[in-house]
Amino acid sequence: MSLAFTTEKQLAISAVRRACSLTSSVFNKLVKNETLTKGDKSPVTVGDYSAQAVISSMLHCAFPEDPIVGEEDAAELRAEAGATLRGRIVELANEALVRELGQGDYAEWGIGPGSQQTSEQLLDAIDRGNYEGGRSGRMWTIDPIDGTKGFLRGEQYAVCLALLVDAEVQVGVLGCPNLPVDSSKPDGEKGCIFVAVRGQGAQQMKLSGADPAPLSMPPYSPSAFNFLESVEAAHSSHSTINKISSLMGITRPPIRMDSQAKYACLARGDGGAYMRMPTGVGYKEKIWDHAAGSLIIEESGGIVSDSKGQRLDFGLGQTLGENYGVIATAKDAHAKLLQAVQQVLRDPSVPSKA
Ligand SMILES: Nc1ncnc2c1ncn2[C@@H]1O[C@H](COP(=O)(O)OS(=O)(=O)O)[C@@H](OP(=O)(O)O)[C@H]1O
Ligand SMILES: [Mg+2]
Ligand SMILES: [Mg+2]
Ligand SMILES: [Mg+2]
Repeated sequence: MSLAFTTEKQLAISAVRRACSLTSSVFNKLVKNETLTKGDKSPVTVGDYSAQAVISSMLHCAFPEDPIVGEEDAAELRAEAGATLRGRIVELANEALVRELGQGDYAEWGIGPGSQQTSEQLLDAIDRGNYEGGRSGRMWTIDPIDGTKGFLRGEQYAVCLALLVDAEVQVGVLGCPNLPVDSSKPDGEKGCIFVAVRGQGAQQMKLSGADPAPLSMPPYSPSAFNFLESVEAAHSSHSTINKISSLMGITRPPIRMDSQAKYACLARGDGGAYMRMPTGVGYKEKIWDHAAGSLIIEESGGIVSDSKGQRLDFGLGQTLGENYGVIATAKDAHAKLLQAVQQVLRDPSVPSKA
């Protein structure tokens, strides 16, 4: 039986939308115009902290008992040296919180005119993301800016929020402010939100919430098949993925894109598979980098697994533990892809673990 999660879904969309307006304004004010002076903290840090503050304070108003596993914590901001950074974050977070209520927004979530928070309240909101995670109960996970490198380049990044219940992702929302609404019009309107609720399907809508449309992955088509992979070779082995591609006889080049926007693109049929292969440097994947995206894939008719074919385990804490490598693709392509992945990983020179 699937639960409705109506309020959770609406709140998650509303929080991600406010965080997206914040990160876009950080980019426009601080990155594009290079107004940050030398010695300032990087704009991505300002964006990360303030976006987590906004999402976390909205979650707290609506569901005060729910713990949060967030990527960021406020320790550095509380220190004396963090004063300038703190000031910027408080200003940006409050700007996003006090914006007029739109469709699907509720003042009870601590938003709209008059919802300013003090510096202390916002630091506490960031630190409420300190929950260590685990197997049982409800918890939210936030990646306020996923694909930090992409954000700085003005390319793809995602604001990511998911609700887990007993280690299963139940609600997932990705905000992708730089992603074209229609992939066949790369220079057209940009800014999308992707939403999934387990058992209820997945949808894409514009950042404004307009034009919601169901997502459904197209079936496997060998001639159209290609991979979506990280831009950063340090995050996922390009050479391993290249070997898998050759073995499968894939002729189309991979699409390199930062962040969980890759999952969103796959869900709407832009690309054949999400691929992430270990680089052998001892890194364990974080739950906030995969929770929302994996549900969006599953609810669009796809399968997500690690490189051994196991489901991703969100119940082990902040990391995915022994899930090394991630592959996501349409149901009818998964077995074929997994076979190729395992064949390549049998080569002792290819890293199969972090
Ligand atoms: N060594 C290593 N291996 C695997 N993954 C790592 C590694 N280091 C970082 N990260 C995480 O990668 C997140 C960025 O997502 P992607 O790798 O998909 O995109 S990209 O490489 O930035 O293009 C990135 O998320 P953000 O920090 O939110 O940007 C990291 O959590
Ligand atoms: Mg991330
Ligand atoms: Mg991040
Ligand atoms: Mg990071």
